[in-house]
This record gives sequence, structure tokens and C-alpha cells, in this order.
Amino acid sequence: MSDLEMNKQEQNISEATIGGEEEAERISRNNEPLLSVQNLHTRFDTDEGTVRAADGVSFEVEKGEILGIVGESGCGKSVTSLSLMGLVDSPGYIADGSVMFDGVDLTELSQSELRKYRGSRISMVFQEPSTAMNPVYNIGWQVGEPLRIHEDLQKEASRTRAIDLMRQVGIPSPEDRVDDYPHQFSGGMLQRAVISMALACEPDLLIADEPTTALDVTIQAQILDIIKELNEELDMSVVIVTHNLGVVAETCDRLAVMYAGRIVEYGTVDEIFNDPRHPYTQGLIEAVPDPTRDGQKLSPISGTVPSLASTPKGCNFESRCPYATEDCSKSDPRLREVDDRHFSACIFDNPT
Ligand SMILES: Nc1ncnc2c1ncn2[C@@H]1O[C@H](COP(=O)(O)OP(=O)(O)OP(=O)(O)O)[C@@H](O)[C@H]1O
Ligand code: NI
Repeated sequence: MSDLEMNKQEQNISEATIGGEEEAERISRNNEPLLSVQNLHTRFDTDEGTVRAADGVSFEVEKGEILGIVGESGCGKSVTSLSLMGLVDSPGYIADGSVMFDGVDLTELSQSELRKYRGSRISMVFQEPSTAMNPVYNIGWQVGEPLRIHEDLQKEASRTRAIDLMRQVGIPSPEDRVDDYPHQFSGGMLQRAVISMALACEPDLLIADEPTTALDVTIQAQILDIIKELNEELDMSVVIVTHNLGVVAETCDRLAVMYAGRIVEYGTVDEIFNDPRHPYTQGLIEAVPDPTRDGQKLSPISGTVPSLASTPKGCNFESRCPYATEDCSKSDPRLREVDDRHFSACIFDNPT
């Protein structure tokens, strides 16, 4: 890349980030939260253009708080959560923004410095428990692995701790199951084991990306109960990523609703369910499957998420929005406070 192009790229980045900087300032609370993500931009340079998967994302997580990141498929939820831990692979990169965790900007750390955080102070759990476990090692060995890596525990001690951890997440008779291999566990039990591995070093923050999506409905509820219990017992902060609003209603304290790479509504669960302000959030709530009608969606949002390689100039949601006016195609709304600590990125305070 020539100097000129480089300059141009830098200029584009700074032009694009000003709205996000203001947004970050608006939502920031005065006390220092455990995690503060500010104006995060994560991009993928592809043949189709630059995919802006996280396009100026800001949110905070306090100690002991459970934040839910919700939105349809392709909105940038997973890329955002992977960005927190420096896990976005090439061609993806963090173009701008910061991820302050307990006073340290994680985006400034090298991979080897980040490894000291992963699995110890910050743990991650993903959708598919089988991919988190290695089929050739027994469960106890893997659950105890973070303790051998980060806390220098010996083989026997890590096995004993693994049994305790497995008990803590409700695996029955853990002393009999500790030497089992992953294929001997059901999906739900395996996800419990993965969570117990994530807890081994008592992390301050657990990031769970669709932790229950691959599981049966009843098992889903059990896993969420476990996450909630652990959050309360250990005062552990949690970020749960999900496309399912039903999942977050009972589990989370606060929600960040994501659309096309941005957070479009941010507030407590109560505010967002009782008084949703962004038309996208209103649409998501109306689209929650109704259990009394065989899980049929009441009224799905029409249209689809725009390609994040070429988002429209005005409001990203305009083409799907029932309240759109001419002004919407000219504006680029960012989060602003519409009620006490309740933020929406719509030009209307209360679209109805
Ligand atoms: N390696 C990659 N290369 C190019 N684009 C990518 C890459 N990974 C993700 N993206 C793009 O980033 C955007 C956000 O993807 P992401 O996986 O974060 O969505 P999501 O909200 O987690 O969706 P889902 O609910 O389906 O998991 C999508 O448009 C996706 O196509
Ligand atoms: Ni995802």
C-alpha cells in the first residue's frame, strides 16, 4: 500500500469513527466497569469489499453483571465477542477502538500476553460443546487443563479439582464420569463440562456465544440456570451472545441489541422488554416464537440484514422499518439517551 493510500485509509477510519466516539462517551458510566468496549471497529477485507462486522460498538459490563448481546444472524455478535479476546483471524482485524478490561486495553496486547488472560481471567464458551473438547483426552484431564496451565497444578490435584468443578455445574456422580471421554457425554452434559472447564480458574468474565443453541429446549433452560447461579455465587460477569430473545429475558440484567454491526438499543432487560424504543427491537420482540402456537413466530421482521460490506448511507434499518421517513435515509443515527440509562439509535424518541 502506498503512503497516499495509507493516509486515505487512516482518514476513512477516523471519519467513520467520530459518531462512534460520541456514542461511546454518551453510554459510558462514571465508575470504572470491569469491561468497557469503546468504539470497536472490526473489519474483514474481502473481494466483495470491506465487511464492517463491528462498526463502532460500545458497551460496558460491570462486576457481577450479565449482559446479553442479541440480534439476527449476521449482525456481528460473534465477531464482537471474538474481538474482545483478540480471537479474530485474518482477514479480520480490529481497525479502531479499545477493549478495557480491569484497566488494561486488551487490543494493545500481544497474542502471548492475551493467552495469560484467556482461560484464567476471561473464559469463553461456544455453541458447539464438542468443538471445545478434544475427543482423545478424557473429560477430567480437559476440565483441569486451565489449572495445570495457569496455576501450575499437578496431574492428581487437577483431577480432584475437576471433580469439584463438574459437581458445581450439576454433572451427577462426577467421580464416576471424570475419566469418561467426550463421546460418552450427552450434548447437555458436555456443555456443562465445557462450562466447568471455563470456570476452573474462577474467571472475572465469562463470554458465552450461543451457549445453548445446539441443545434441546429443556437442556437450554438448565444451562442458563447454571450460568445464572454461577454468576450469583461467584460474582462473575457474563456476556451472553444469542439470537434468541427468549434466552436473555430471564438470564440477563442488561441488553445490547445489535443490528448490522452496530448496537441500536442498550438498556436494562426490563426497559427493553417493557418499553422498546428502536423499531428493530420492537420487531425482534414481536417475532419471539410463541410457545402456545407451536413455537410459531408471531410476526417476523420482513426483509433481511444488509450486507455488512455495503451498508446503506442513512439509517441501516430504514429499508425494513415501518416508521421510516425521508429523514431516515439522510441520517446516521447513533445511540442517544431516550430515558434514564436507556439508549436508542433511532431519530425518533419513541416510534409508534
Ligand atoms: N472470516 C470472515 N470473512 C469475511 N466476513 C466475515 C468473516 N467472519 C464473519 N464475517 C462477516 O461478519 C458479519 C458478522 O458475522 P457474525 O458471525 O459476527 O454474526 P452473528 O451476529 O454472530 O451471526 P450468527 O447469529 O449467525 O452467529 C457477517 O456479515 C459475516 O459474513
Ligand atoms: Ni454468531
